[in-house]
Amino acid sequence: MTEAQSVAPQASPGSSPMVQFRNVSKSYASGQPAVHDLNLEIDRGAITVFVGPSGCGKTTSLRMINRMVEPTEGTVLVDGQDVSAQPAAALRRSMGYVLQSSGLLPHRSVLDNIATVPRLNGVPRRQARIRAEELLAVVGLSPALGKRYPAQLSGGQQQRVGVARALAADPPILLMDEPFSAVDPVVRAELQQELLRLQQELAKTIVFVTHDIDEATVIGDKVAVFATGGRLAQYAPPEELLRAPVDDFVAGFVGRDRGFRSLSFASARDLPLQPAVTATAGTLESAPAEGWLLITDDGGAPLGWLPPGQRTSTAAVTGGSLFTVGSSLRQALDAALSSPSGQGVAVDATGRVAGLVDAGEVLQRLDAERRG
Ligand SMILES: Nc1ncnc2c1ncn2[C@@H]1O[C@H](COP(=O)(O)OP(=O)(O)OP(=O)(O)O)[C@@H](O)[C@H]1O
Repeated sequence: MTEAQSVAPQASPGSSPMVQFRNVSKSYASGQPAVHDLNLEIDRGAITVFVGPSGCGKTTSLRMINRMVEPTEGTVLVDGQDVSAQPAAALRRSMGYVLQSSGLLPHRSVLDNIATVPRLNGVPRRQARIRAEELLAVVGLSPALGKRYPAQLSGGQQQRVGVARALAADPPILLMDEPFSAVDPVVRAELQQELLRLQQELAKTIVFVTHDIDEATVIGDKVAVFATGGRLAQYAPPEELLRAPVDDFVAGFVGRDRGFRSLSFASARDLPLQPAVTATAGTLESAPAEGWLLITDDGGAPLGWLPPGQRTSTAAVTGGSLFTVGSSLRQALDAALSSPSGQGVAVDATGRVAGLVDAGEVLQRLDAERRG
């Protein structure tokens, strides 16, 4: 998804909640409650993620926002108004909805699919198609795909069209139910990053359902962890969930390496860098023979490491991850741990070597922060 030139931001975080659940429960005729006494406030202009194991009431909760499901008890408010007092069809059309299966109409072209809701809202055909073309660009798809049918697109492209369709009426709220879970992990990570980029421009209120805690912590400004029986176990920003899960259920769900993952939220600003000894293919002969030597191209971008005593470029060892100066401690530690030399390569925003970082520095930084 690229620039969203024509879509104006609609809301800013920090004001009154966009959605409120007040003592909301839902029981179906069969058996135990799907949602039990839910109290939750969803921030305006932010991404809120509902996460939890299968059957814990995430989708039911999401659908109570647009009245696809009616609560058995309690009240859902959108923008301060009780949704039960609003006509269901109009309420539904006023919110974008993205599904796992993309839900595109198979016999309509991509452009016609995107234009569906504006057309239902009475926007003239031509105008709706122009808007649909703009939205194709917003979600990073080439204009040529507009004439195709959904079956002629990859899974990732279909999901992008699903997002474009949900954005077509420029709704302040987007409901997304496992939108990226049917695509492979690489495309999924790409779609997550693009949703984040898009959200920076659009500032929609997004409610996103997933059963994947990694996805939740990557994209959520706040994460609601649901437990079996439709109980809200914890509602917090992702860094807090990882650092301080409230009980064993949340700790177990968040996963074993949560300490390491929480480093993603720890800034590496001002992390000290060691000077790097570097050489290019052209200056190898005059480089010192002792120690690991970092090879760069003529522009200063890292190419690989030469072990001590080896000074022919064919002996270069590659594969360590890079740490972009100013990013997270997780990136810094990973660069150090994955580096053949034991020292992580730090690069500046243009990809040139800025220095080296070692794992000890990262751990010292954490220790210093803990001591306050
Ligand atoms: N229409 C329905 N009729 C009866 N029971 C239902 C209905 N929809 C959901 N349920 C039940 O309500 C509970 C919560 O379902 P829900 O789909 O909200 O869970 P979920 O957390 O979204 O699960 P998943 O991750 O598997 O989609 C489940 O026990 C489910 O079987």
